[in-house]
Amino acid sequence: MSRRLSAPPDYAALLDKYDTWMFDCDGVLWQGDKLIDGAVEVLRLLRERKKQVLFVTNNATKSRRSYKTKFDHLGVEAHVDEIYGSAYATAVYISSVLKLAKEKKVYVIGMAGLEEELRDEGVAYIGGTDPVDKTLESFSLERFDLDPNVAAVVCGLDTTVNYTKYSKAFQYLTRNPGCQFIVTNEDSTYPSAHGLLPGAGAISAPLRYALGKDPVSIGKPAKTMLDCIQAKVHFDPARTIMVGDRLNTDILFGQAGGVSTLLVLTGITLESEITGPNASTIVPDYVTSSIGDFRSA
Ligand SMILES: O=C(O)[C@H](O)[C@H](O)COP(=O)(O)O
Ligand SMILES: [Mg+2]
Repeated sequence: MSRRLSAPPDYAALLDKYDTWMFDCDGVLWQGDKLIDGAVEVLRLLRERKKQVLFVTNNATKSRRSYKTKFDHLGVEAHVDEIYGSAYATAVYISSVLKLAKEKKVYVIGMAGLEEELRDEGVAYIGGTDPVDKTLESFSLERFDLDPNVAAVVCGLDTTVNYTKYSKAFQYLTRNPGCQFIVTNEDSTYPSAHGLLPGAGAISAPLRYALGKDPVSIGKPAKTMLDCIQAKVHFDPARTIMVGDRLNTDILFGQAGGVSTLLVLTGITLESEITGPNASTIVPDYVTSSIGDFRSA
């Protein structure tokens, strides 16, 4: 059973109980580029209380550095080594776990942030936003030159995805022996400032269907994301709380990592999904309407 926070002592008690606060971004701190009311004040309050603040996002469209730029533009204090995105975690997974041979590369369905993280981790790639990939042209299998050195396909949120990109990825995944299918995350939807949009999970779904197989998924709730964070920062799980808006990513991620979980209702999850006869079986430790509620603490 979740504990619904409502009165100032509830919020004060959580501030005392937890030293490390992991924040999901989309739907918790902001919707698109629109800050959630009170988010800046509460983050400032946590820093005044000397709390460790970490940002843990499945949004692979931005790198850690470009997220830092977004935080700066929004007037939110954040440091690159506090920011953990699925683009970064995916690049680290490929460089540190897959350890591709030096002549190997990945084919990217994704945006500039994912490419930047791959470059920073020394992972060679083709596709993505590269105009050489000519993905605005219709696909011709007859004229397609298969690159035998593509050892993995990486798929993240890509707002310019199209049939040509899918067809190229499909060729690599079906014709290059052992080619790995990796997705940055599987969020079904993305809470923009003006409503829901298809998320990264909806971008990779056509490939899953055409291939008849599931990819390796890096972002929340996968443990890979937590491993990536724990490789860089120390925190005590017993005094750590994960704040998220999506049950099947953020809350499952926190539970799998052995940290407490707080669900906010400013993003994906609706009240009706956590109460009543059809309530989800994923039960956060705490629930509150918005992260801004902590201003009363
Ligand atoms: O990939 C997606 O669908 C979106 O980026 C999704 O909103 C994940 O962002 P998060 O809530 O983890 O910041
Ligand atoms: Mg979110």
